[in-house]
Amino acid sequence: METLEFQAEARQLLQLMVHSIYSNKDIFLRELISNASDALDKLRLATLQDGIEADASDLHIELAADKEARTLTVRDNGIGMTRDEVVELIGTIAKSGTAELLTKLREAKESPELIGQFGVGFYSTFMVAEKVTLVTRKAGTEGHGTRWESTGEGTYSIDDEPDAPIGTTVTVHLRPKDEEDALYDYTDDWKIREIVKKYSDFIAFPIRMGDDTLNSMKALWARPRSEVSDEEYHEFYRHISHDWSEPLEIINMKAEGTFEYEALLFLPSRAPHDLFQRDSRHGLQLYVKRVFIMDDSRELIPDYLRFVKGVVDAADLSLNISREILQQDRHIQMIRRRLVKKVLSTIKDLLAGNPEKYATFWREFGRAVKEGLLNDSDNQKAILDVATFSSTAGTEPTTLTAYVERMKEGQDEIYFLTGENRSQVENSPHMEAFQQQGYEVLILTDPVDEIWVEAVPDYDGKKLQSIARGSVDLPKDNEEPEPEGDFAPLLTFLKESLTEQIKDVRLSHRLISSPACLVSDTDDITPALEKMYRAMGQEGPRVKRILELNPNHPLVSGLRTAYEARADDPALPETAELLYGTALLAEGGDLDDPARFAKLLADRLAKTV
Ligand SMILES: Nc1ncnc2c1ncn2[C@@H]1O[C@H](COP(=O)(O)OP(=O)(O)OP(=O)(O)O)[C@@H](O)[C@H]1O
Repeated sequence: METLEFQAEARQLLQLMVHSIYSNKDIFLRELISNASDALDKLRLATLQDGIEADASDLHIELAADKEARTLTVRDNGIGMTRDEVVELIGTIAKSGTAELLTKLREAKESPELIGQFGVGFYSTFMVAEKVTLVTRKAGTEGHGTRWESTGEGTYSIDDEPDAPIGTTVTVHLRPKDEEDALYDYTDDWKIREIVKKYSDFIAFPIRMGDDTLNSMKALWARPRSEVSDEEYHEFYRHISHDWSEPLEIINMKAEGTFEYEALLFLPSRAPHDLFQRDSRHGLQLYVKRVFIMDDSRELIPDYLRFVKGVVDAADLSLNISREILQQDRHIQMIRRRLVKKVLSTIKDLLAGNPEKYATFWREFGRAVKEGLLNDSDNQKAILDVATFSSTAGTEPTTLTAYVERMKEGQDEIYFLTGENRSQVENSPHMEAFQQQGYEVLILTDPVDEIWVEAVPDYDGKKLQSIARGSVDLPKDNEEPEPEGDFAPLLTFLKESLTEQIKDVRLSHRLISSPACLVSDTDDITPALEKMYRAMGQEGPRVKRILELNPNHPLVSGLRTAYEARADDPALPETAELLYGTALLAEGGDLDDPARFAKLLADRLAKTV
């Protein structure tokens, strides 16, 4: 026998379980049944696909309570685990982001939503157990099985078990019952039935106790929606998503005819912590005629809808279908197209009929959905239809349709400005003339916004136009632009003086109160995008922008006079630098050499006091 230590993170999680931070302890049984069900799915699949020799004729889960010994046993004749697997799967927590979540959990104390994100799974038994024994033997292997035992206090023992049958038996040595602490008598027949009925009724394998089968085994997606309670849907959602919170929306689909399938999809109400991590688990469960085929099937749903959970049960696929074949399968591609359309139309319905739910959805997942604008050109319009954006028109986000309706007479472009946050964008000098003349500007502050705006030319025939790019001609701008002539020498001087920083200098139509701003040339990439590329390791040439001047600002007109009077004054290039730096700061940009800027400014201020 060997005694081993739990990995540090596992130990912390166990601590939380032993000291029972969660009030609903009944769920430990659900977790054990869920694991058993997964193990049965895996065994069936192994015999189908890998030709593993094992008896899959009576796959089931058995519950047995012993009142004398105060134990509850959950046994499955599923795939089982090797000794190494036990050490790896039960002794550690492999999931990414766990450490971070644990910290949050400890800070938040009682927070079922956070625990739900974990999938605490097997460890939840320690909420009710003094000791847990797990005996397992892997299907298709020779030799003995493995016996694992722990009180959940830092270490576990592991040993060979010669007589273990194929599958896994978990024996929970129960703590004394303490109903005040919601610790019930889990050897009680009635209590066990209640928990199974409540949480595990849809499990596809029989859950037996003595001669009785406790669950109905009805595949939820195959039942008419009117016959399924919300509670049942929610349990099923928990089973497949490991998310504790209730789903935001449930989507049923059924296609009949040449290619039949049923789907049950869920829009979660909260983004998982790893929504933007590359290695996050996602995809739908694939069944073929009620037989579980695989988890996390990414072929069924595009990445930008990776938060969608659910099941697809296709009638006409081979049970042997592999991931490689899935990728090319025409039927799968067709299902995927339909699922995408259905999800987008569901979001559209929320937008129209349930603004509150929509707002939750968009807050949690909008950033992911917008990725679709880049790589799902077929649905670009549909995505734009359901997207909402912050805008200068008010505090509530707006759809593009509503924006277009509000467009002023003569306006034929949709104006937007990207940036890091609302106040930075709102206060950017680029906004001035638009604000003053009452043109609405969309405020785009998600990183993905910088990218998709490059890929989407227009909406409803209206061009999407960054107000920090190219030259602007505001429609009602009938004021004569300042005659460039008077400023020409100054513009030439500034262009030469700031040649390292900018590609051109011109007079501006967009400034009211600021002296200057920086704009990108029509076909150049924006600084934010340039920064992103660099962060991804793609070094490119520095893209210079255009400095636009407000001819009505005293600094600019004063500079003109000064330049006319004393073109050789060494203070002039410094003023030029300060002017450029100020424009950069005003839009929230980063100075190349902040120390130099600060010194120039301080010297200049010193002369004024
Ligand atoms: N009855 C079982 N038979 C075979 N393997 C099991 C069994 N129970 C657990 N395991 C293995 O141990 C792993 C860890 O189980 P645990 O319940 O802690 O997490 P999980 O099931 O992966 O995640 P979640 O709890 O979120 O479903 C499982 O993924 C599975 O590989």
